[in-house]
Amino acid sequence: MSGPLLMTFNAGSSSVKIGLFSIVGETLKRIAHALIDFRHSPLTFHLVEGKTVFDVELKADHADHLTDVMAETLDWISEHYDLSELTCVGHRVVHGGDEFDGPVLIDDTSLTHIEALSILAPLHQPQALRLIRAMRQVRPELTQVASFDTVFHRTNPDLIRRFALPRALHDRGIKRYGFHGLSYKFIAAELRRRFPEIASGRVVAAHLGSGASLCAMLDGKSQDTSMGFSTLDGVPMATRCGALDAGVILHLLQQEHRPVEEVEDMLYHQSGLKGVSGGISADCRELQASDDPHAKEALDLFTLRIAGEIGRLSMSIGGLDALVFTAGIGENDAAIRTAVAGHLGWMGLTLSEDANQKNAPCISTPESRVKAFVIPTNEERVIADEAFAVSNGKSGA
Ligand SMILES: Nc1ncnc2c1ncn2[C@@H]1O[C@H](COP(=O)(O)OP(=O)(O)O)[C@@H](O)[C@H]1O
Ligand SMILES: CC(=O)OP(=O)(O)O
Ligand SMILES: [Mg+2]
Repeated sequence: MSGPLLMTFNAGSSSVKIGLFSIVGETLKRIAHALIDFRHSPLTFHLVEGKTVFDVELKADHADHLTDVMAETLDWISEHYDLSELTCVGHRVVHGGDEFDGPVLIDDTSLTHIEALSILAPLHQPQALRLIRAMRQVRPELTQVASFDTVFHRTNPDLIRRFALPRALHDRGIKRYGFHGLSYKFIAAELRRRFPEIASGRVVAAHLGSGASLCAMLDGKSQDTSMGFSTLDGVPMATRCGALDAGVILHLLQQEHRPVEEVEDMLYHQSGLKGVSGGISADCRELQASDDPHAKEALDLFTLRIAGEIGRLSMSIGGLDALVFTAGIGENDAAIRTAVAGHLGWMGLTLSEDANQKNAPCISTPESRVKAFVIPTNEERVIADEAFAVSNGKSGA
C-alpha cells in the first residue's frame, strides 16, 4: 500500500486503539485498525485489516511501558506499511478543560496546556501525552493533532455545568465538563445521515464501554451529560463507581483513615461491576455467565442506574424521542439493553426483542413512542477527520 497515511491513537482507560487511514485526495479511507488491551496478559497487538486479523505478542508487558509498546507496535506496522508516507497523527485527548474549543495542532504551547489538565483525568491524559511524546521523539517532523472529549459538551448550559459548591470553585474550573465527546460527535453525525428526522429531536445516547456515560442532545448538540468533573461521575462502569455521595469519601479518609491513594484506587479500579460482583468480573459477559447472585446484583445496579440517568437526562431536554446505544456493551449486549428498557416502559419505550437480539439498527417496536437504536461508534473516524482538517489549516470543528 503506498500513498500518504494518517494514523490515530485513542488512549482509553484500559486500551489503546489505533487507526490507519490512507489519504486519497480530500477523503480518508480506513485501511486497518488495531487494539492493545492492557487488561490482557501477555500484551497483544491485535490488528484487523479487512478480513485479515493479526495477533502479535509484544515483549513490553505493561501499560506503564507505553513508549516501548509504541516502539514495538510501530516497528511491526512499518514492516507492513510504508510509514515514511505517514504525514499526520491524530490523538484522542480526554480533557480539554475550558482552554480548548476544538481540535488543535500539537506544539510546545498546546502540549503545556494539555499537560496541565492531566490531573483532571489521571487515567487517560498521561497515556495520551506519553503517546504524543513518543511519536515526537521518533518522528519530530510529523504533524500531530489533539482531539478532545470535552469539546462536544461545551454547548451545555452554564447551570448544567455547575456544582452546588461555593462560586469561587466554579470560577477556577471545578465544574462539570463531560467526556466521550468524540463518540457523541460521531453518533450525532450518523443520526443526521441515517435518521435525519430523529437527529433533529430529543435524543439520549448511551456510550456503554468499560468507561460509560450518557449524553442528552437537542438537534445533535449536547445539552447535558452524565460524566462531570472527572471520568468517575455518572453511571457505574466496569471498575469505576459512578456518582457517589461525597460523604462516603470523607468517611473513608477521616473515620477509616485510608490513604488517599487507596481510596483513589478503590473508586477507579475496584468498584463498578467488578466491585459490586465481589471481584467476579468487570465484564458484563462473564457476569451474565455466572450464577453467583452478586454477579446478577452488579448487572442489576448497572442497568438501574443507566435507566435512572436516562430519566434525568430526558428531563434536561424536555422529553425523549430516541435512545441510542453505542460502544462495546451498548452495541453488543442485548440483555443489558433489555434490562435498561425494562425500567423505561412508563416513558413509552418498548423494544422489539427480535431486533434487539440481532443488534439491529432500530430495536424499538413500531408502536413504541420512544425509538431505540443501536449505532456502532467510531471515535477513530472523528479523530482522523479532525486531524486531517487541522493539518490542512481548517478548524476541524
Ligand atoms: N459482545 C459483547 N457483549 C458484552 N460486552 C461487550 C461485548 N464486546 C465488548 N464488550 C464490553 O465492552 C467493553 C469495551 O468497550 P469499548 O467501547 O471498546 O470501551 P473502552 O473504550 O472503554 O475500552 C469491554 O470491556 C467489554 O466489557
Ligand atoms: C472518558 C472515558 O472514560 O473513556 P474510556 O471509556 O475510553 O475509558
Ligand atoms: Mg473508549
